[in-house]
Amino acid sequence: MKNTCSCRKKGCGGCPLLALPYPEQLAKKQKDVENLLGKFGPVQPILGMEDPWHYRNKAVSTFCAGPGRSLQSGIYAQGTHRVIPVEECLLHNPALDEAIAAVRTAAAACRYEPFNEDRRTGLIRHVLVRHSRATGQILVCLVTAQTALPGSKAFVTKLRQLCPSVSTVVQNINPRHSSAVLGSAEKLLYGKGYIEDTLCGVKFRLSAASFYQVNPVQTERLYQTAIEAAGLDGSQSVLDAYCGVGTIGLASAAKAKSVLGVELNRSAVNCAIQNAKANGITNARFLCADATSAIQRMAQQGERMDVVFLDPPRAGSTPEFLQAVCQLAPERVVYISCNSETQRRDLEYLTARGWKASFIQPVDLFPHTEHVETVVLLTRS
Ligand SMILES: C[S@@+](CC[C@H](N)C(=O)[O-])C[C@H]1O[C@@H](n2cnc3c(N)ncnc32)[C@H](O)[C@@H]1O
Repeated sequence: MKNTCSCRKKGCGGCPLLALPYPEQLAKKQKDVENLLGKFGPVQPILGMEDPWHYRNKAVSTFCAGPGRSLQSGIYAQGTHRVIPVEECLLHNPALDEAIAAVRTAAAACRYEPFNEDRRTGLIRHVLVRHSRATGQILVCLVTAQTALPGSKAFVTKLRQLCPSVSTVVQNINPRHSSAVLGSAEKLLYGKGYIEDTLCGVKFRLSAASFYQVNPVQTERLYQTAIEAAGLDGSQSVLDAYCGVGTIGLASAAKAKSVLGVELNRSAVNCAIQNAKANGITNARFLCADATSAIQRMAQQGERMDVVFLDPPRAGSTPEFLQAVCQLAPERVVYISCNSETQRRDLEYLTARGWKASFIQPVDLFPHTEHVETVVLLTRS
């Protein structure tokens, strides 16, 4: 019986729905989406997981001092900056926990001190780990408060002895007083600085900072749902707005005439360009820009787009972006969102301007949490 976890008792808020059996979690999420989006049209039954455990391909663990100045790591107790030591998580792919344990051992062997936020002493703050389901490769990103990392070669050697699947190690430097995990500077310590994964038959290059969905099994279902909703037949020009490392655009490129991806994060755009090359995809290009400015420019220049995918961050899109969508007048808009409240706000805007939600599909990417992704197809009525 997995519906309990020792971290929960210590204050971890990572799995707020853990006490509910999974079918009840799905029923709850279905109802939540119906309450928020049901006014726009019928909501399809939520797509849940067959095995809703150990699905995450990314983890962040924060260092702290344990008994006898031992090095521990874990997650912040809900709403605090107190670290709860965690060795195993029901949501992590087990390879992540093994890699984090190896990082702790290697860091302790190098006598790296955990960073203390109050006193601003110590060196290592967090470790971010990514795992590729397709290749088994692991990326380790050690976040430090200072640039100097004495004995970094010995650290990498020890880490790879303990965990040979670690194929690349980067140091991220974050000296800021902020709850953001990553800083802006990065140093390559070992390997290529990225790992490769495959989704929907397309290879993706992932760096530490790139956005990449954390549940690979359900992400494939999400993207397949979105691409089917777009009704591509090879003749359409496609805009993939908020494209991250190019996942949706590249997965749909074989069925499109052309793809333009727009993304604000430079490192993700670089990965998207490399991803197109590595897959021999020649009809996709990527632009590093604010999605709103880019689409406004396209609308002003009278460009045509047949399909617009938009997958914005939790805050949703902007009225200016949505207004430019109306000007561009594509055949279909496929709106993918992890926040039904901001999606509802944006759907209000579009439906008031002649768009109709003709298909609404929730997909459970985050079992045991409150979150849900929803794909909405909009067509002009
Ligand atoms: C929910 S993620 C979706 C990424 C991608 N579609 C995927 O499925 O992996 C949202 C993305 O929007 C990007 N983003 C945030 N604000 C943006 C903006 N103003 N313009 C363009 N991209 C933005 C983020 O960097 C992130 O990659």
